Amino acid sequence: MTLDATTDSTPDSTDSTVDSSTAATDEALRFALQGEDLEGDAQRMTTAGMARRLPRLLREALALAWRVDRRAAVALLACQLVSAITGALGLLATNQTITALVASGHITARLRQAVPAICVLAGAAGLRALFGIAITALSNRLSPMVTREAQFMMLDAATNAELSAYDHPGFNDRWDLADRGAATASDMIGLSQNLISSAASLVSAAVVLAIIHPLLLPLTLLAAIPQAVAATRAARVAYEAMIATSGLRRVMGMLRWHLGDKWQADQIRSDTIAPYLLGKYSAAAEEVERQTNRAVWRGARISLVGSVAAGLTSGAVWVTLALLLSAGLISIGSAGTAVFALRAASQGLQGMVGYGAQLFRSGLYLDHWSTFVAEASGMRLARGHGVPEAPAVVAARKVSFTYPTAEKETLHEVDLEIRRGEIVALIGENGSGKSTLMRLLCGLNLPTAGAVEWDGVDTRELDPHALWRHVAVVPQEFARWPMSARENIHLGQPRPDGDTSVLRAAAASGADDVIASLRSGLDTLLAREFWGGVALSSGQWQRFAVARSLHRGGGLLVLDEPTSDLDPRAEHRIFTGLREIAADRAVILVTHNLANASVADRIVCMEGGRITQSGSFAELVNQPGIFQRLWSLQSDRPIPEQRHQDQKD
Ligand SMILES: Nc1ncnc2c1ncn2[C@@H]1O[C@H](COP(=O)(O)OP(=O)(O)OP(=O)(O)O)[C@@H](O)[C@H]1O
Repeated sequence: MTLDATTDSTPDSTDSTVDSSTAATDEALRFALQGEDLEGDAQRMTTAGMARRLPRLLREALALAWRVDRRAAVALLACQLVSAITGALGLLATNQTITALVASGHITARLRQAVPAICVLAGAAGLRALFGIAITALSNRLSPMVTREAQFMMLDAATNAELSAYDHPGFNDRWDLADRGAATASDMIGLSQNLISSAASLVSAAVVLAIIHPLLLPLTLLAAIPQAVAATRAARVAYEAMIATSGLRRVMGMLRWHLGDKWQADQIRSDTIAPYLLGKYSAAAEEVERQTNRAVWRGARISLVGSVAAGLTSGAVWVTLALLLSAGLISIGSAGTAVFALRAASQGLQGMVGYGAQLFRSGLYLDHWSTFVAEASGMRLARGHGVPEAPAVVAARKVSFTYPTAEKETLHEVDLEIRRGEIVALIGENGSGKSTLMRLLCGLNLPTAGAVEWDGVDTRELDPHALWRHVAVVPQEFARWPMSARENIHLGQPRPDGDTSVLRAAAASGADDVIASLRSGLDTLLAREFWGGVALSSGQWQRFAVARSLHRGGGLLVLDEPTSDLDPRAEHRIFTGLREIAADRAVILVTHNLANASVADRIVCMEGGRITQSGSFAELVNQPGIFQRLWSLQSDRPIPEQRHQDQKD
C-alpha cells in the first residue's frame, strides 16, 4: 500500500453522520463481561431469594463495619436495640394513655391517671429521637470508612497479585465491577441500618399488636406480601437494565476518557475524528437512555400494581379491626393503640421491603467486589522464600511462555545466559518476544515451561520482592509519576546520601539538564494536571526514566528501547556511559536501532519467540540471517550527496 493512497478521499470533517451500526458491531467496543453470570444474578432476584439472602447481607455489612471500627459497629447495634425497645414501650404507653383517657370518671381524675403513661410516652419519644441521631451519626461515620477499606482491599489484592493476573480473561472488566461494588459498600451500612430500624419498628409494633389481639399480627404480615413482591420485581427490572447497558456505559466511559485526555487532544483535532467519536458516544447514550426508560416505566407499572394490592390488603386489616371492636373483642383504648401500632408496623414492613430490595441489589454489586478480591488474592504472589544476592549469572533454560489469553506460545524453548559485567542486546522484529523475555528474566512473569535462574536458583523459588530489589527496568511505556523531580528518580526509596545519588543518576542520563531548567530544581512537581506542576517533553521524561533505573542500582539492568525519544546528544551520553554502568551488573538492552547494539558484548536475535542468532556485531553483520537483513534495511537510506553520487554511477 502506498502512503498517499489514504489521501485519495479526504474525509469531510464537518460530516458528523456516523454509521451507528459500527458502534454495535465493532469488536473493540463490545466489552463482553467475560466469566460473569449477571443474568443468573438477576434471575435469582425473587422475593423468596431476597428473604433468604438478606440475613447474610446484613452479616457481611456488619463484618465490614466491624473490620473498620469495632466500637462504632457495636454502638450502632446497641443503639438500634435500645431504639426498638423504646419504640415498643412508647406503643404500650399509648395503649395505657388511651385506656386511661377513655375510662369513666371525671376528666381531671382520668388525666391524673394518664400522667405516668404520658411521661413514659414522652420519654420514649425523646429517647428514640436521641438514639435516632446517634444511629445516623454512627452510620455516617462508618459508611466512608467501609468504602475506603473495600477499595484498599481491592488495591492491596491487585498490587500483590502475579503480573499475569492482569492477562486473565475479563480481569479488567471484573476490576470495574468490583470498583463499583466497593463504592456501594458504604450504601450497605446505611441500608442495613435502615433495614434494622424498620425491622425494629415492626417487631415493637408486632409485640403490641399481638398483645391487643392475636389475629392482627398475621393479617398485617399478609398485607405486606403484595408490596414485597412488587418492590423485589421493580428492583430486578432496574438491575436487569443495569446489566443490559453496562457494556454501553463502559464504551461511553472509554470514549469520555479518550475525548477529554490531553494526550489525544492534538490527534483529535488534526485527525478530525471528534465528530466520529461524538457520534459513537451519542449512539451509545441514546441506547442506554432507551433501555433505562423502558425499565423505569416497567418498574413504575409494577409499583402501581403493588400499591393497589397493598391498599386492598390494608383495607382488609382495617375492616378486621373495626369488626373486632364492634364485636367487643377489643376495647376502644386497644383499638386506638392498634391504629398507631398498625401504622408503625406498616411503615416498618414498607421499610423492610424497600430497604431489603435495595440492600439485595447493592449486595449483588458487593458480590462482584468480594469475587474480585478473592480472585486477585488467589493469584497473590506466592513463590519461594529464597533471598537472592545481586546475580552473577541470569539464565533462561528452555523457557517457553504463553500469555493466558493467547492461543499460541509467545516464547519457545529460549536458552540465554547473561553475566555480570556483560551487555547483551536483544534484537528482533515487532512482536518477536523481546519484551516478554525481558519480563521473565526480571521475574516479573514466570515461565510456562522451563526455568529462569538467578545464580542457578529458579525464580519460582525466590521471594519476588527480594528479587526485584536487584532489578532496574526502563520499560517502553515508562511511568510518568505525578510527583516531584526528586521522587521521580528515587521513587520513594532514597539512598542514605540523599540528593547526591539522585543527582549522580540524573547526570548519567541527561536528566540533570532538565532539572537545571526547572524552576525549583529537584523540588519541582512534574505533573501538568495538578495546579502548578510542570509539563515535560517525552524525551525529558525518558531521561528521568533512565535516571531512576540508574539510581536503583541492582544487579540486573534492563533497558527496553531506553533512548527511543531522546535527541542524539542525550542518546550519545547514555550509550557512552553504558560500559561503565555495566561494570558491576548484567545489562540487557532491547533496541531497534542496530547501531546502538554495537555497544553490546553480544547480540541475540529473536524471531517468532525463538533465538535464531547470537554473536558480536562484527560476526552477525557478516552472517546471513535476520540481523544482516535488518541491518541492510536500516542502512538503506544514504545521505543526499551519496544518493546523488549513486545515481550518477
Ligand atoms: N499481555 C499480553 N497478552 C497476550 N499477548 C501478548 C501480551 N503482551 C504481548 N503479547 C503478544 O506477545 C507477542 C510478543 O510481544 P512482545 O511485546 O514481547 O514483543 P516485542 O518483541 O517486544 O515487540 P516490539 O518490538 O514491538 O516491542 C506479540 O505477538 C504480542 O501480541
